[in-house]
Amino acid sequence: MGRSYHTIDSTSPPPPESPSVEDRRAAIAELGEALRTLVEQAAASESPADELRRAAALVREATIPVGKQQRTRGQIPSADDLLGGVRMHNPVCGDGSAIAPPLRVEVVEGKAVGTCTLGLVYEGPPMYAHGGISALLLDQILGYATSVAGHPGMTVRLDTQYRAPVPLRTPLRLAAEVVGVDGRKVTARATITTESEPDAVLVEATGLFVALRSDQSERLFGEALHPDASNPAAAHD
Ligand SMILES: CCCCCCCCCCCC(=O)SCCNC(=O)CCNC(=O)[C@H](O)C(C)(C)COP(=O)(O)OP(=O)(O)OC[C@H]1O[C@@H](n2cnc3c(N)ncnc32)[C@H](O)[C@@H]1OP(=O)(O)O
Repeated sequence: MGRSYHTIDSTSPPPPESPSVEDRRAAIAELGEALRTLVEQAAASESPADELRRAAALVREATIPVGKQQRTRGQIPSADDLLGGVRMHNPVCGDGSAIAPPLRVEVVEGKAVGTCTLGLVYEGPPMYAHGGISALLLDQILGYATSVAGHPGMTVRLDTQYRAPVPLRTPLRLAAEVVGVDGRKVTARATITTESEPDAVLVEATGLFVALRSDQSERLFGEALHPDASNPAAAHD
């Protein structure tokens, strides 16, 4: 369990947090790690049916304490710090996410550089990553690159070229950088390689991001980000 939360700039120290927030984050990360182990071992499991049914019953039981207090769609997780870049449940980087590899990202010489290893749970073709997972990783690191460059926005276009399959259970390296800014439109490029062969590009992508106008932000994110907005768009579930 590390403190490598999804931060905007890993070189600047995080602001001090209350002990209770830190403790919840640590607990969320601990649960996330346990969940990731579970889903990876489930994807790789060759255990007999009775063992799998026993596991299913245990998991159903484990769901009870986790489900006791739930947030709605319109509520930001209390352990998150959006401005500080802490997103505990981000499905790519979040320490609390069962489905995040998780990708670790830092800024190196102006580029966003990410590392992760994909388990069998991400399998598409036998032994290799599902193409959608590669796109997921690339979208995230492209978004990170645009944010740390001072141009955060939403993806409106993601062009992905798959040059070679991405091997599972192999350390990977991602890199992304902004290559153009045109008003609210920002273009960034990113690659996936293995760590051992950083010059052999497996997948590359160009992303177009658009910075939101304030009215777009209020319409899309409603009371989640704008508690005083008169047009709350966030649905409650
Ligand atoms: C470090 C911290 C961590 C931060 C790290 C965070 C990483 C997160 C990474 C994940 C990012 C995501 O997944 S984001 C989620 C996936 N993306 C989405 O759901 C976005 C869905 N799209 C939309 O809601 C909308 O397109 C908006 C609100 C983004 C934009 O509204 P719009 O009406 O389409 O565009 P508008 O504002 O009028 O136009 C702005 C300009 O962009 C152009 N434009 C708009 N769409 C396109 C397009 N598909 N292809 C080309 N150009 C386009 C317009 O022509 C216009 O150009 P011109 O006329 O000015 O020349």
